[in-house]
Amino acid sequence: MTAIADHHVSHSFDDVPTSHQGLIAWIREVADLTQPDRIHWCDGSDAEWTALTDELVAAGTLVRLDPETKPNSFWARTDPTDVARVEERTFICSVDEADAGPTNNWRDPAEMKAEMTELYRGCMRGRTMYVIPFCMGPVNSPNPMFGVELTDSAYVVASMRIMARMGTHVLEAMGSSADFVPCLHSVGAPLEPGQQDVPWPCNQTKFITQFPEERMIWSYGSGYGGNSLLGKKCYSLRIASVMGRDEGWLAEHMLILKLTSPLGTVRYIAAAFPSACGKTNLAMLEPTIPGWKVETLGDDIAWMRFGDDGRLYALNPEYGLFGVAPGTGWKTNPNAMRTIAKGNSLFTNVALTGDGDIWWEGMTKDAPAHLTDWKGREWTPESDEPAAHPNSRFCTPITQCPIIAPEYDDPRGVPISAILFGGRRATTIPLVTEARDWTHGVFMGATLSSETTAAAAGKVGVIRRDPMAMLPFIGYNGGDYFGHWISLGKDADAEKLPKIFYVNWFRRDEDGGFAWPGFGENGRVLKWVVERLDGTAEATETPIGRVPTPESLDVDGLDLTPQQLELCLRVDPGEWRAEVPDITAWLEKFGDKLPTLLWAELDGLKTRLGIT
Ligand SMILES: Nc1nc2c(ncn2[C@@H]2O[C@H](COP(=O)(O)OP(=O)(O)OP(=O)(O)O)[C@@H](O)[C@H]2O)c(=O)[nH]1
Ligand SMILES: O=C([O-])CC(=O)C(=O)O
Ligand SMILES: [Mn+2]
Repeated sequence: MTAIADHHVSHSFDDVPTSHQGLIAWIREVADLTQPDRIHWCDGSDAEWTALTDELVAAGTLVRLDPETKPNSFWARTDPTDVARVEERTFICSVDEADAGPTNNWRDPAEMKAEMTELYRGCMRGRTMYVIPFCMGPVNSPNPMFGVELTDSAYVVASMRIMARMGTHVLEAMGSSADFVPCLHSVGAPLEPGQQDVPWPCNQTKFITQFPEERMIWSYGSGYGGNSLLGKKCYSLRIASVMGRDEGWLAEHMLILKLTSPLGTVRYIAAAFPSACGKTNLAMLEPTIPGWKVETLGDDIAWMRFGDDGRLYALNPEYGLFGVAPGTGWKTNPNAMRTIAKGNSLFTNVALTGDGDIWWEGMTKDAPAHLTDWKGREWTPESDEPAAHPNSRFCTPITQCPIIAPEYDDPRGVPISAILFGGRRATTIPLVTEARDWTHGVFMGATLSSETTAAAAGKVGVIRRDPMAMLPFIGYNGGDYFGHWISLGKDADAEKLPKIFYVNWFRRDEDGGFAWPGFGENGRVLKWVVERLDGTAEATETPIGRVPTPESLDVDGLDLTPQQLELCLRVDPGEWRAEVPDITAWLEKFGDKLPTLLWAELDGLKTRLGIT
């Protein structure tokens, strides 16, 4: 360790832009440990963005795109091993192992800190440590949710500037004593004096670690968004879910949208689908049915608490969109295309065109004749591999979304009328099912299943239970989490609770294609949902809940045969009976922590399916 001592840099804290002694002490401690060459306090200004992106272009991390088509926007390629969230390397370090529960990896907090402290020792040598003061949700909230991320990655700073409210105004709002979530991030790639940097520094050893009791996050070794933009999954879901448990609210992996009917009735809907299962697309939906309008409030995270009027209010804590690129095109998600066309965006692991624009699978019907692929290689339509990584992402300001709802910035949030749970299932799960009541809806959420996607490292297409689409994000014991959902419902006025629905856009027909056209046509399902709220649409009682009658779903003008519609809505008792053993095994994992009401729901389902 003598090399580190030799290069020890002592940083002055005489002239810092805050009087927050707790913050200063923590930064001093981290700087002493990690040994950066410089400390930069981020102000969030345009000038800072320009300087950082210029620097990243010079370093080869970013390529500036054509200012005509993508102004102030950049193309980034990661190390090919650093492309997604790493669930195997994600830990909930609660004091008591039982508090991490069966859905999380657990390590003793003291042991984890000791191990990571050795990784962090000297890890920022040769680099700048950036101080990013940020706020999840509006800064003018009565209870602003501050965080400070320390990182040695300029790419992270640029991304955080898009994804969260950050900079001097946040630091000022923190004053000298505000609570904040300390978020420490390093790519884990110190530079020896004179050593040439690589375009995407990272480390093969990765840790994404949450300390729930201390409300603290330590991340090491990865620069990929879900692992490194610590305000997002780590804070707004894993840590915030623990805050919600303790304080009586919910932090959920949900989009928030505003739906206006042809008569002008406004409804707010939240929806939880697992990663890469359609949240961004639904949040920005352009309905094909006349007179219906969708506006966007959020595409990934919702914080929900009960208002004084007894209704459940949802707020999007983020400020940007970190969307799956492949599949996004003018046909599927025109509003996302319009959002990125305004520029000011980062594109990671997509392909680059010859004229300095970006491309990915699904953007246009035909691929360009020549591209540079996400690995930096020449690509033609004859190439064997996709040009863009399946988990390539666009990172763009939500304020650029042309259908942003004006109330997106209201710290009170919006009152939710319906919650949708959904997954990616080729069979079994109908297009939409209404829960009988809150507890039944919690059962639907708790037993949600989906095929794995490229959003996380590992095998794609494997069916797994993903409760409330929160499997990788519940920061505590999943059984307690289900109990929390149940108890919030019990304490509420049943009339004012959102109604719960279960949707599946991904059922396949016998040819292997999607049975339901999806995207803009999903507005038809939203219409049925609000007509159920109004009590005007018909439904069929089935063993799993209430499913539209074929006549009640508006399929006007849709090229769908009665047989195809029947498949979309089908509840096949045989398929469901085959599902029950897996649901049972899943619920058993939670042992005594599982609310007995969920066992009662399973018993009811079995009875209705004729299982004795
Ligand atoms: N077939 C079909 N595909 C869809 C539909 N909605 C979205 N997709 C595709 O599913 C993929 C993921 O969609 P997103 O909307 O980005 O998913 P997300 O839930 O926001 O994902 P994360 O950002 O990872 O949390 C994209 O390739 C979409 O094109 C749909 O209704 N039908
Ligand atoms: O966190 C990420 O990397 C992107 C995301 O929204 C998800 O995976 O759900
Ligand atoms: Mn997500």
